[in-house]
Amino acid sequence: MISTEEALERVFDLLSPLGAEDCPIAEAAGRILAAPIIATRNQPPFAASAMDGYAVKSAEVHPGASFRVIGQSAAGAGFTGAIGPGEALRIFTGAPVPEGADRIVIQEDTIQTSSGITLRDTLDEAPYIRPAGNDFKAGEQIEAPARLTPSLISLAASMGARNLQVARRPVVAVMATGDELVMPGEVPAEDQIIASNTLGLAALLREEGAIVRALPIARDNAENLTAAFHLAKGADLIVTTGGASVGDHDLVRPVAASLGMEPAFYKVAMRPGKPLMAGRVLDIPMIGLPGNPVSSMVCGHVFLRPAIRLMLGLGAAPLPRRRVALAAPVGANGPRAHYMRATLTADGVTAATRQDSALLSVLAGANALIHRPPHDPAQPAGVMVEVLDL
Ligand SMILES: Nc1nc2c(c(=O)[nH]1)N[C@H]1C(S)=C(S)[C@@H](COP(=O)(O)OP(=O)(O)OC[C@H]3O[C@@H](n4cnc5c(N)ncnc54)[C@H](O)[C@@H]3O)O[C@H]1N2
Ligand code: MOO
Repeated sequence: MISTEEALERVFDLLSPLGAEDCPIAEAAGRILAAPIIATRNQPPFAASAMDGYAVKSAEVHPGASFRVIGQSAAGAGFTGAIGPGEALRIFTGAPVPEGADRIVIQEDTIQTSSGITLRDTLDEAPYIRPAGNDFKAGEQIEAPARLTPSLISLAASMGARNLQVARRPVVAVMATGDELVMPGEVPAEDQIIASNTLGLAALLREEGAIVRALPIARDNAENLTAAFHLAKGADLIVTTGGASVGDHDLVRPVAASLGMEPAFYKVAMRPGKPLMAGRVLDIPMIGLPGNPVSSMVCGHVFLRPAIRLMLGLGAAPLPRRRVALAAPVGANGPRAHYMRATLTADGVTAATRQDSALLSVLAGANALIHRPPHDPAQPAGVMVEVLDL
């Protein structure tokens, strides 16, 4: 059995970045930026008022000073000309500051008179002018690759971007296997259960930016599994769940082998997820996840998320881990790395009492996985451990 780290490296070796495509900015949220965005203009493009008030010369500002108001500058309707001594310009937030002015007095600090304004006794000190290019200057860049968050979309729009180069989204064919499975919505017979793995994995894959092609449930016979594999043609990645272990009905490996699978590995020293496999089938990278529902989701986090990120051009890296103190002790670990379902609070991280890989209710209540190295001895509360956020 190989280590989780080695298995992830071998998964990375099966994959490559998929390249870029054009995308209108209005549809680019959540996509991965594939080429830098270069600002076509300064923002703001002119010195702009930060408040509603009056533009004046700062040297003339003192309590009780009076100014003639010679016009106004509004956002989208600036003032052409300059202000002279003793003059003020009515100005609004976002409007260009006229030549000759270097301070905005907010309107709350003024009294209107018949010919203009008089300043009150207490004056706000700030100049309230945003210099041209204060936010960014023409030529400044948003670097690629980057996931286009709402804030980055806003910044890109402000920089003048209209069409963006984004990474092509990987198409992932997801296949559940097993005679016991029915689709959600179908009525299971007494010896059947509802297929949950594919929906959970689809949600995880879509969250990372993949396009999911859900294949029909493949039954535990070679004909049916073979047909399901052929339905995956054209996909960038095949993900199977179940049928990975050593039972008489675990046929994913033999069927993949009959289709000429080039194996990358089978079995990983991890818990849950031991019967994990990967390779290339029908010339498509394939990851075969174990059927136990928690095993398939944990492998989804540990292997599929980084795999999708690599294909999106985000590089080959395991999920980020951080060090957090144990809020309660944990027992000694066995020979496989253990990804323990856990709850992270301000007090630290607590492993769930039940770690059976069939317990979706425990996984759903967890917000983190504690990563225990193989043979890690029992640890008391307070010891720092590695945690993956879910
Ligand atoms: N003799 C041994 N038995 C098992 C071993 C072993 O090393 N020797 N490994 C165990 C481990 S660890 C795991 S994990 C499981 C994985 O088995 P499979 O990948 O072959 O999965 P199945 O047998 O098909 O299913 C296991 C379990 O999960 C349920 N399942 C399957 N698919 C779905 C789905 N899409 N949605 C919801 N639930 C699903 C299935 O009904 C079974 O209950 O093998 C152990 N056995
Ligand atoms: O190691 Mo298997 O993946 O749950 O329970």
